[in-house]
Amino acid sequence: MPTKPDPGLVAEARDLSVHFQLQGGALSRLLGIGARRVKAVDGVDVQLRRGEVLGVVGESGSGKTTLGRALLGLAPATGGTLTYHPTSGGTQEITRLKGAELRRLRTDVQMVFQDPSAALNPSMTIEEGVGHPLVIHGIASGEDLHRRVVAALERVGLAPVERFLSKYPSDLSGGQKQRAVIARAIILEPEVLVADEPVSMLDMSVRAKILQLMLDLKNDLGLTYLYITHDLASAKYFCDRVAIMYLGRIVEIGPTKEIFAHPRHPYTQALLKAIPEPDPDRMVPRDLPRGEIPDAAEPPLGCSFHPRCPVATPVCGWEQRDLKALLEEHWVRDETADYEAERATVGDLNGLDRPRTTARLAGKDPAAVRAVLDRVRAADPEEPLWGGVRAVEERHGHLEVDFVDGVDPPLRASHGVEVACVHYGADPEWPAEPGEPGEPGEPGS
Ligand SMILES: Nc1ncnc2c1ncn2[C@@H]1O[C@H](COP(=O)(O)OP(=O)(O)OP(=O)(O)O)[C@@H](O)[C@H]1O
Repeated sequence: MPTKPDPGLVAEARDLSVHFQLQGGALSRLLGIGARRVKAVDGVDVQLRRGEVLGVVGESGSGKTTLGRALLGLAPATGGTLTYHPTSGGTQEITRLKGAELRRLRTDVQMVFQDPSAALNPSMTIEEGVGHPLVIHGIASGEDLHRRVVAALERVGLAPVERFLSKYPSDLSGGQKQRAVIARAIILEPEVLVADEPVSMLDMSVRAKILQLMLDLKNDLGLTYLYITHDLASAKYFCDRVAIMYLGRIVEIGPTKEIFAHPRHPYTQALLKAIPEPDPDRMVPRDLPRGEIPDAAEPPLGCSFHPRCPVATPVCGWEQRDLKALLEEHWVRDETADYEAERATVGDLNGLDRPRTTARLAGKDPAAVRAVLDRVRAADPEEPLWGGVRAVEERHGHLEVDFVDGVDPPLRASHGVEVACVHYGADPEWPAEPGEPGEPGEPGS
């Protein structure tokens, strides 16, 4: 028997994936690189509760916008389910909606974008633009339409309304434009607003005012928000709960207060160290050993954060691409290393570009390659990758490095939040690592 949906739930993703198939260009085909799949959202479980502001926070490319677009039925799911529970009752599987049902969803779930100038049609007056959704959905016309537009503009603080009705978007300031965009979003009386960086293009002076307006509207109109941002400071102010995304996954989720007071996941800890930034639009996590966010088409094995993680363990998913990165870093960082000679001994590293737990080094003299690896290890014995090495053996005339199979940790409850990290959780197969599993604030805080 199907279970009745929880009345407190507005939407729920279960193991939701949105993968994009990228067709390689002519050059890729020539080089034998086939079609690639970008795992924009990759096995996400999340619930949106009625009346809450759920923040989705992460670096550029972590999949925040794709998750929001999926909720609007704009990004097609390639796996899992995404259900919507309207207040009118019932359950809709968003990923399967078509025709009239999809149009209905588009009235119930509205989006506010980052750039208000791009969101408003420049050739429409504010009255036409804000009332447009009512016209295209055939909901209102004539005097009724005018009355509703006036009410929406008043609600968002564009008053006296007469001053704005016949203006064009280009006549308005950035903050006023975003107010008009919000008026257009609420005019269909939606249940959910997906707000994708709604204030990041606005002057600092108006950001707080727009967020406050959105909070007032939420309370007055009983809205639910999915707030997408890379700005943790605004998430702290605005959100009831926060989900931290990394490479298509939620790595930590919980009440905003708890996440900010006791960040568990090493990625969350690094993000929190990144505020305040001189430029709040840039979010650069601090204290990470390696900077770049990896390719979402071929994410790291095991925990996809492991290559950048300052507290990675032997089971976090080490693989040959990590060894390549380590060798290259060693040659850049360690001035005593004889770069040219070592590189020639180890051989071409391009064979290590795929996600594999066995690295076959190209060098023709396995004993000499082993000596180079020993030197690299001696230069930084604390490097966590070495803990993940299971065997270093000569096979078929080459030195091969085998890594232990990594753990891809699921989200697990830990002191009021859920966190996906081997340092937290109760699986007895996971080794005890620095700090007791489940201790708030560990590791590294
Ligand atoms: N339509 C698409 N086709 C192919 N790849 C896509 C598409 N949309 C998003 N992606 C890819 O999916 C990944 C996640 O993108 P997404 O825009 O959801 O991330 P984001 O966290 O919102 O980033 P940003 O803050 O830069 O908007 C990225 O690697 C992106 O290039």
